[in-house]
Amino acid sequence: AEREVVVGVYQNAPKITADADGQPSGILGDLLGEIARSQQWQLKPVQCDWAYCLQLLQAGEIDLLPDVAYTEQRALQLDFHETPALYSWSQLYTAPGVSLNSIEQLAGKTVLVLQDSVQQHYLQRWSTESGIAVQLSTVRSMPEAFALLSAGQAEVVAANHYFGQAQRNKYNLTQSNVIFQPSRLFYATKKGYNQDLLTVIETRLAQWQSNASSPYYQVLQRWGTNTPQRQVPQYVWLILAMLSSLLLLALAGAWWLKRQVSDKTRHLQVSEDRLNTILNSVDAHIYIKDIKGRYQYVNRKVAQLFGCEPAEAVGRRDDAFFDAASSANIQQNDQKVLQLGERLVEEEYNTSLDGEQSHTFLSVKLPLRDNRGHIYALCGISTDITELKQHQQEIHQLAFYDVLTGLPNRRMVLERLKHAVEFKQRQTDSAQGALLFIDLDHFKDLNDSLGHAMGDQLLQQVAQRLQTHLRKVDTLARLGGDEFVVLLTDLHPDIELSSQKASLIGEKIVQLLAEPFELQERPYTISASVGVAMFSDGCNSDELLQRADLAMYDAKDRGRNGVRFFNQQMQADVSSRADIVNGLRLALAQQQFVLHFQPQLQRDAGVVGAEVLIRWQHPTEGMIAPAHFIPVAESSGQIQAIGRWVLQQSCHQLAEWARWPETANWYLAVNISARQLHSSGFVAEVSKVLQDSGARPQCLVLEITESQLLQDIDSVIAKMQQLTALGVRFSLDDFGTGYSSLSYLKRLPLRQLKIDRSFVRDILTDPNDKAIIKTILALGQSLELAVIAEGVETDDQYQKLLQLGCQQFQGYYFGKPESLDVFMKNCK
Ligand SMILES: Nc1nc2c(ncn2[C@@H]2O[C@H](COP(=O)(O)O[C@H]3[C@@H](O)[C@H](n4cnc5c(=O)[nH]c(N)nc54)O[C@@H]3COP(=O)(O)O)[C@@H](O)[C@H]2O)c(=O)[nH]1
Repeated sequence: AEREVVVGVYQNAPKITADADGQPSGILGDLLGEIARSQQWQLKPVQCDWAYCLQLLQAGEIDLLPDVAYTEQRALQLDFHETPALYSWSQLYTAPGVSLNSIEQLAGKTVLVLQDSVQQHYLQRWSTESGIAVQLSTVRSMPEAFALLSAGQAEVVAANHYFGQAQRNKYNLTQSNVIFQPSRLFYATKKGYNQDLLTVIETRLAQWQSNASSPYYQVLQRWGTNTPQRQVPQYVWLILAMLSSLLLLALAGAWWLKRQVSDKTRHLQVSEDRLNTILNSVDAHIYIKDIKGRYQYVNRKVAQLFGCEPAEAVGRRDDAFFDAASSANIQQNDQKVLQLGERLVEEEYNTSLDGEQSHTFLSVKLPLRDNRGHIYALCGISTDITELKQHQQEIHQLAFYDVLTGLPNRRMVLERLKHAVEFKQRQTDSAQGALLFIDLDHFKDLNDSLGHAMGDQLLQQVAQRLQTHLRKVDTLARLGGDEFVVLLTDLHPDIELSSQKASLIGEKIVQLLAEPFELQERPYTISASVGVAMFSDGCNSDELLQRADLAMYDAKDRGRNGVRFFNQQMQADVSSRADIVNGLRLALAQQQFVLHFQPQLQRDAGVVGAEVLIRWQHPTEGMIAPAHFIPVAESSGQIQAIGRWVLQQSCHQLAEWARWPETANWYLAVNISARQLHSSGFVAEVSKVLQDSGARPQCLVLEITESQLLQDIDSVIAKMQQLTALGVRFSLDDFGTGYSSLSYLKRLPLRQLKIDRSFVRDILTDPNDKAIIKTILALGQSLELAVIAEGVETDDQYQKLLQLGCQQFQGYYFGKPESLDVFMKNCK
């Protein structure tokens, strides 16, 4: 496409003028025309006088202005090429009758100068420095100046000698001997603009001036000037002649300098080779690009990347090597460096032209400036950080994602939760958030039965199913094991509405996970418990997670396969539980436990034994009933040590009673917890306690509950059989309240069934309870088991039980659990 070049044209023949069509003419105009033809530029002339032309150039309204003498002051605002287009000087011309032999004779004279011209600036400075007052009168064009001079309006004109020569003849003026300010004339552009024009002009001038038959000399000839130095006045030649005598000296100096230059050149070559060796052996991509983005230098590493020789890359742009998006991005970065003139450090992701290779580079780019401070190129050093990025990505993946499911892991979701909670605390009216804690029910059973590989498969399927049904904005994460969480952050700001939504999502999750999965090509059904905690004031992310966890446990406690919201009671329960766990640690060591004894009676025989019931004599809370701490001791595992202590104390008491005839046959019923019963060392422990205490095994009754028999029944039966073989007896507590299965009842080596006190309580009023008691009594008879009724509080209850055939009793009616002393006293 043609390049349109807006050129300022003013009247200053023979250097610059406009032809009949308004096109630039004169030496510099024609020369520009020649260059424009060779470059396919379309010149668009703007007619202006010199001062206005200069203003238009500085304002950027014209691209190029010919015939501009280089001064340092102008170089602040304009750009010039290097090779002068013409050499010139200034001269003073006088009106007829005015004689001027030296510059000092300007004192008191009116001198016409072109506004903003080099002559004006020179004479102003000279006047100031010499202290000789000169009246400078500015004009906007040189023809105007000469017209005024010839009209007698001024005495002297200061003009460029090219123009002055022509005007002198026209107006019959005198050319003075005063010449000053040799100058070099250029085409100029606004600073920082149209550098491409200057580059072309420079190239052409340099080429043409070294060739005598070039358009340059043809133009000079056309305008009556063979060389830029022609038409020098006679005395200049004289001066030159004088100077020529110095030429010999200069030649000698030049010869010496040439030797210096050739030495330096040799050294430079050595340095350049050394530099190239270094640049080609470093592991970085090093390159220089000109302001048009063309590579001027590439080291071997860049050439390898481009798949060519270094020299082949020179002159080509990035779009020759990279795809469109990459080269556009590179160009954008390059432009920042070239326009702002600042160092830039950026990561660049570049894809090769064929799209097959992509690399990430850390690129450092800096502008290169010439000695006048103009940016002419940029230098880039790019390090390939592709592998580093991949490693970073892998590390990030490992650090923030779960390997099995690919979901965000605990760390990531906790970070997101933290940000979400903090954001909500800052923006209280923003969207509400909720955390859903999901735990698969009985997942351990799957692992135990089908193995861990199947367990992993199920977890992957769970993750996938939840992921597909949740919205993109929700974060699903795996905390570990079979625990997942869902973070909801864009719920309705209204707490009621957002809670409803969270509840719906929780229910949906429960339903989704209740649908069968496929494991080993068979359907596998599982359920999940979900706990929900809503974002609330002052609750941080850790607390929120804890709340959702508690709510999930509550869902489990309430039968699993459901959703529960956190409430404050859950928190209170947890705190109190923590207090109990801590207190129990000390209680044993500090002997804070005491045993109470509640009598058990045989019809017609009176007291035949007692149930041993533990109490916690707390130093500050007073006497604490077992219902408060036994369940906690069970879940924390502390029950094993406590149970052992109760067993030891009970056996010592039995051994003590054995010494006296009236108590020698009394037995003690000791409550055994599930953990104790299921522990592998239980049989050995009981045997050892019996042995150590010397108690008779026949006087020890171990009370177990139906619920303890649900799990691992065969192993429990084996233990009971071993202890029965020693003489120990077993009583089945709370009978009738659990899932009594007659089939296993037959297999258990039991001696006694204990009717739960809930049936005894309403025996007089509820016919169902009475029927149940009758059934239990009949069952005991047929299985040859003793039956004891507990919770007997009144004589009426006692009479009723007697009437139904019950033989053994326990309850407040006969005596409450009391300390040993009180118990013994009551029994007398
Ligand atoms: N593993 C262990 N568990 C123990 C031990 N000591 C007690 N416990 C368990 O605590 C439960 C509660 O015991 P406690 O508060 O002592 O209550 C017992 C009696 O006080 C109460 N009882 C007895 N007669 C009556 C009555 O007429 N009315 C009435 N309202 N309550 C009465 O029943 C509890 C005894 O029940 P049980 O054990 O089922 O016979 C207790 O149930 C034990 O499980 C221990 O050392 N280890």
